[in-house]
Amino acid sequence: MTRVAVLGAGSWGTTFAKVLADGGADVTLWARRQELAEQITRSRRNSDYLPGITLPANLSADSDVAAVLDGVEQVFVSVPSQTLRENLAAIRHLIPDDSRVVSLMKGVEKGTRFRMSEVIEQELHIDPARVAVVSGPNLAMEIAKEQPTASVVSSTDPDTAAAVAVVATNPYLRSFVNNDVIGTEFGGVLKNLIAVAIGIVDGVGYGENTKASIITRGLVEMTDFAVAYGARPETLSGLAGLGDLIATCESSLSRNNTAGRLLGQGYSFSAVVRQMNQTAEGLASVAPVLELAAAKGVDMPIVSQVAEVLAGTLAPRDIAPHLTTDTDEPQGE
Ligand SMILES: NC(=O)C1=CN([C@@H]2O[C@H](COP(=O)(O)OP(=O)(O)OC[C@H]3O[C@@H](n4cnc5c(N)ncnc54)[C@H](O)[C@@H]3O)[C@@H](O)[C@H]2O)C=CC1
Ligand SMILES: O=C(CO)COP(=O)(O)O
Repeated sequence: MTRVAVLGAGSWGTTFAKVLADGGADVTLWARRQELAEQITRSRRNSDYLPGITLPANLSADSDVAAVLDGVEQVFVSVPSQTLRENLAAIRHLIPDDSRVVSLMKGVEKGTRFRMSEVIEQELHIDPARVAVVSGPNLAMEIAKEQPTASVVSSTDPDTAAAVAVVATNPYLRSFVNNDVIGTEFGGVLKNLIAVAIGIVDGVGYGENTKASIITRGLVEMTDFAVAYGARPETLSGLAGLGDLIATCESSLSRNNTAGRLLGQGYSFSAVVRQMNQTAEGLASVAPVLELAAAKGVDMPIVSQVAEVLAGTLAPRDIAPHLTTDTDEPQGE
């Protein structure tokens, strides 16, 4: 039985710990708060994040991160992206030699503009061959309810991708593998930004034509951006790109979509942040993504306008007419 740790007992960390336990792994989940760790272990519940879900008996939780990491073969990390570096710095000495480290996160670090796998490699000083990322259309609550779902495990090392995918597969979740870490990671980051745009126009009251236009043109932006950074275009047409874009743009379970809807309804950025009690990664990733896009000369009209709505310089109702950069000349699709 593979012994694994999951760091972060929010909605995705807890759900993924259940996925791994239901796949037969020996799983311990690290929760920052001791009372939450006790609730998970004793009553098999994480009622703040996954109300109504009973967790498996072979999943325990602990607030002692040293105990959680002791002797594990794989470490899955699911904390807010902007806190990853500080979390890893505190536990670097506890990561077992030769263990594999897997990012479940979908963000880019502000300031440095690094992807989560890059932050892991830097902070833990480990070979990229030991690092993997998981991405795909994976709304936590649906998976916690055991609805059939597919995901992607990506690593530059095929043995790492395969070893993680075996552990992260169970009767309701199937993990595919690829070696395009850049495309897989950026797919998860970028779809969050398009989902914020979808939420905004939904909040304004626009209908399906507007949303389909944004999803379709948003996929073009995602692909142009990711390919400029070395991704394979087909990755963006796969589960970690189009797949996740559809799930996140269609679902009111999505926190990014929800944050956008509140903006579209007229709430200010600070009011939206106050109302969100879970992580909406797109709000923090928009600035570093636009900086990365500018560095490669990639045009991202939809993401740019999300940034303007967040800054309060563009009215939400004006986002949809701007599906291309402003020019009177017709542009190729
Ligand atoms: N919820 C979902 O459906 C999915 C989420 N993800 C990704 O997983 C990552 C984590 O998201 P969620 O679990 O949904 O977030 P969440 O807000 O539900 O939970 C975050 C967890 O991180 C912990 N944490 C550790 N250090 C922290 C710190 N310094 N500040 C704040 N919280 C800290 C919190 O205590 C909490 O348990 C994000 O990058 C998200 O994009 C990916 C796929 C699905
Ligand atoms: O990444 C997700 C689904 O794949 C979850 O999306 P949100 O973070 O917007 O809830």
